[in-house]
Amino acid sequence: MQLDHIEARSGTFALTADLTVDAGARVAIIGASGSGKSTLLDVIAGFLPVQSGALRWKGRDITRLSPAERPVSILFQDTNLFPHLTIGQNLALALNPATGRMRDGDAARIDGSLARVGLAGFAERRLSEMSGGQQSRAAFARVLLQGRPVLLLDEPFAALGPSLKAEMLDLVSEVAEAEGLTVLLVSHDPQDARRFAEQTIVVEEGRVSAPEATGHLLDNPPPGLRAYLGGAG
Ligand SMILES: Nc1ncnc2c1ncn2[C@@H]1O[C@H](COP(=O)(O)OP(=O)(O)OP(=O)(O)O)[C@@H](O)[C@H]1O
Repeated sequence: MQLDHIEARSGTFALTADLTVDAGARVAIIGASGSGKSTLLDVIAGFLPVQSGALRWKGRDITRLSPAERPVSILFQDTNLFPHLTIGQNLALALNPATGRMRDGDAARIDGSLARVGLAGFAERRLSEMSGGQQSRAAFARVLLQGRPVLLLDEPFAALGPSLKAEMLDLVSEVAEAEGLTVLLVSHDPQDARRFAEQTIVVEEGRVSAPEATGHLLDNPPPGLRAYLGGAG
């Protein structure tokens, strides 16, 4: 994914980015609150139009594509799943948003996606009858069903507690590796970056830096990052 001299604006906030994320890479995005991490994801997902520059995926210009047309899916902390529906129904809605009706092959795809995240046999279970960790897995299964090669994660597991969060990050790593996904993970926790991402992008006051090796960056942080990390790196 190439962000070629990107400039974008959200109200009075300006974001600039000029960098490349290798296809198949797992990259963390860290930076202080309000530095522009979510804005960067909005630009990549197509929720925020750019003012100048170009976004390319495998050489193809995707700058003007709508979010639905982009090779990108996004997972937020708010899972946006319907608690009164079963997981199977929630996933069917993701496949056919207008009707939620199942078409040929949908049931098998849904079962495959649930198996992929460790929820085989859960299709009939209502979301309200599942633990937080299981709901996170269900949300991940829904994103996988979209079959897009780039996955954006905006602190999706922050509410889970440390061990469940680590479990989810490991699951995402494993699936990303197996399916060749390119993953960008926004996190406030440098340990997530170390665990999940070979490379890390730092965002500071709207300036997005190029990816650097995570361990080296966190062990030798530039001054702005050092101040943000405090003793947490
Ligand atoms: N419509 C808007 N008008 C003015 N400012 C905005 C608007 N939308 C976002 N901002 C500002 O843009 C900046 C970047 O916000 P963003 O949500 O990208 O930060 P973030 O790094 O993801 O923060 P956090 O870690 O707290 O989620 C913030 O200072 C925010 O107040």
